[in-house]
Amino acid sequence: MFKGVFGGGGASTSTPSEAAIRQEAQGMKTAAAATAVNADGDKTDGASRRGADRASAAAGGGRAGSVTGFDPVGLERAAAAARELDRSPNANAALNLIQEQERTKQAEYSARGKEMEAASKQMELERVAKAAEEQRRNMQAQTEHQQQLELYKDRLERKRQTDLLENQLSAQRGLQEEQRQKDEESVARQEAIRKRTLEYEAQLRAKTEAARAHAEAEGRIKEARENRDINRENVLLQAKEYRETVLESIKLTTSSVGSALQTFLGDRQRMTAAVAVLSATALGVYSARSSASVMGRFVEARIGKPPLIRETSRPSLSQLLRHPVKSAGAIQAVRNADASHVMKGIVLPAPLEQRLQQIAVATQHARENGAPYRNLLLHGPPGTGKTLFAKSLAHNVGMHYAILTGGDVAPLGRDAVTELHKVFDWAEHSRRGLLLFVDEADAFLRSRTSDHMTEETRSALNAFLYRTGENSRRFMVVYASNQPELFDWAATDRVDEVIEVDLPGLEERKRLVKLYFDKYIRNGSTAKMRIQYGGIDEGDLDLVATRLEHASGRDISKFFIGLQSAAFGSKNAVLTKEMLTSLLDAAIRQKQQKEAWMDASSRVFEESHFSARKL
Ligand SMILES: Nc1ncnc2c1ncn2[C@@H]1O[C@H](COP(=O)(O)OP(=O)(O)OP(=O)(O)O)[C@@H](O)[C@H]1O
Repeated sequence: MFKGVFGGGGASTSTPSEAAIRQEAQGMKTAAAATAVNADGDKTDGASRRGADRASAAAGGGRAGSVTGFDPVGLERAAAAARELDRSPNANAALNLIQEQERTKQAEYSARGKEMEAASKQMELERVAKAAEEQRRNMQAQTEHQQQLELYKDRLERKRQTDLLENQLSAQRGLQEEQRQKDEESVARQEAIRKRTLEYEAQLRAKTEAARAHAEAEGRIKEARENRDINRENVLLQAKEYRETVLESIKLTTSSVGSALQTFLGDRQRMTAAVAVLSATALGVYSARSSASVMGRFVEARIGKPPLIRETSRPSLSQLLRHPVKSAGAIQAVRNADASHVMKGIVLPAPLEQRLQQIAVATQHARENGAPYRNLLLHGPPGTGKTLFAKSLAHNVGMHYAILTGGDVAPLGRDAVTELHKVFDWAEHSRRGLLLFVDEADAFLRSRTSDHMTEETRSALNAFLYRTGENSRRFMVVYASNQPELFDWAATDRVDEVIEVDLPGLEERKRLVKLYFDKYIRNGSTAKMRIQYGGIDEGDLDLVATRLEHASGRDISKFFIGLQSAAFGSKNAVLTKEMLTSLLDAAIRQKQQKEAWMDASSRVFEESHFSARKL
């Protein structure tokens, strides 16, 4: 059917395919275009012609146009084609397709239009941004320019000011110079005047002096002339007298020396004695000088207290000389020592008290029988009675005690070794036996492998270990430490008894409270003041013991010392229940504060120790 219309090849089918519809639609478009060209009249542009030609070609053959240029055949054909199309069953489908294609194109055009619109907006935006950037740059350049201008102006102004100042200064300098010259001239003038005056004065004085000297000389000459005979006689008399005196004394000396020498040389016994005395004196002087230092060392080793010893019951030579009665009393007290009293005034748990009692008895026996002493290590929190027990042990078994603090050794540096040897030399010369209490022993007996140990401390430790290698019959060592785990293993090895002294429990606190209440309140009155504590009973004291949890013996003793001073501070030395309660509250608060500080400081120590180890 279409073949007839458009003259195209291809097999005809009963049902129209998509391609056929497209082809038909194309034909319709072409025909419509040709119709439009012809209907518009005599348009002569190439495109119209090509459309018309294609329409004629589709109609089956070419024909030349009319003279006027209007070709009615094409129009007829188009009309025929249109009719043909109208009759075609696919006409609607083809039309729809065309419309669809048109719509698609329009959509494409509109999309492209929107794209272009977007692109133009984008371009507009870029343009605006560029313009803004440009403006910003311009402004920046302007600002910089302005700044430079300002700087330049400022520099100019400064220069101007500096020049001005320099000018002023140079003018000032000029003025000063001028003034200085004037001053110098004036001073020179004054100096010249003064010089002239002085010269004049000197001339005057010289003239006066010369005149006076002349007058004096003339006077003396005149006087000498007048007294010449008398003077001559005087001089002669004096010379004669002097000569006679000298001759007399020479005669006397010669005769006495001669007679003494004669007697001495004649007496053989006297001569021998004199020689012997002279030799003995020379020898005495020499030996006194050389033995003085040896004696000094000897006395120091036996009697003088070594500097490392902080406190001792052993009297020094000077004490013996200054307080002979007191020293004799102390010696007598040592003689009356009784180990069974060792725990007097010390409160500890009953089993520990028993053990310490046994140690005291054993120590006393060792002393009496000249057996070696056993060394002790007392460890535990501060203020629990370690020093107290060591002193009581020494006192009650008839020994002297000496306290050496571990912290004093390290600061001695290289001298520590010498000083430690002095301590042991001194201890070995104690006839009664000496209890050497080494407080804060961990401060210098710490492990030799410790990183923080200096060469000097290591040497001191070695000296100490050397001197304590064997149990001595002259001294016993009692170590006290809060951290015995830091000890060098060799130091630990020298310990025979390890005793832990812990914080007191409730029972011990009650006994401590009673002990110190009696000591400072009940029997704490002085000759001038008598403490009145009427309202305080046993129940109150038990309450104090209960509330002073974690308190050491030292805390409890301090609490009662505080109570005593509060009582003395009150009117008529009255101690009331309220005072007791408020002081107890304060003591508990302070204890808690101290514990918090201790926790913090041990944390800091651990952290620093840990970081030091890491490094
Ligand atoms: N167990 C106790 N019994 C009686 N009093 C005690 C006791 N513990 C401590 N005190 C009192 O506390 C004071 C201090 O005690 P001491 O010096 O013996 O403590 P320490 O354990 O040696 O302490 P640190 O380790 O600080 O040297 C003593 O003088 C005493 O008044």
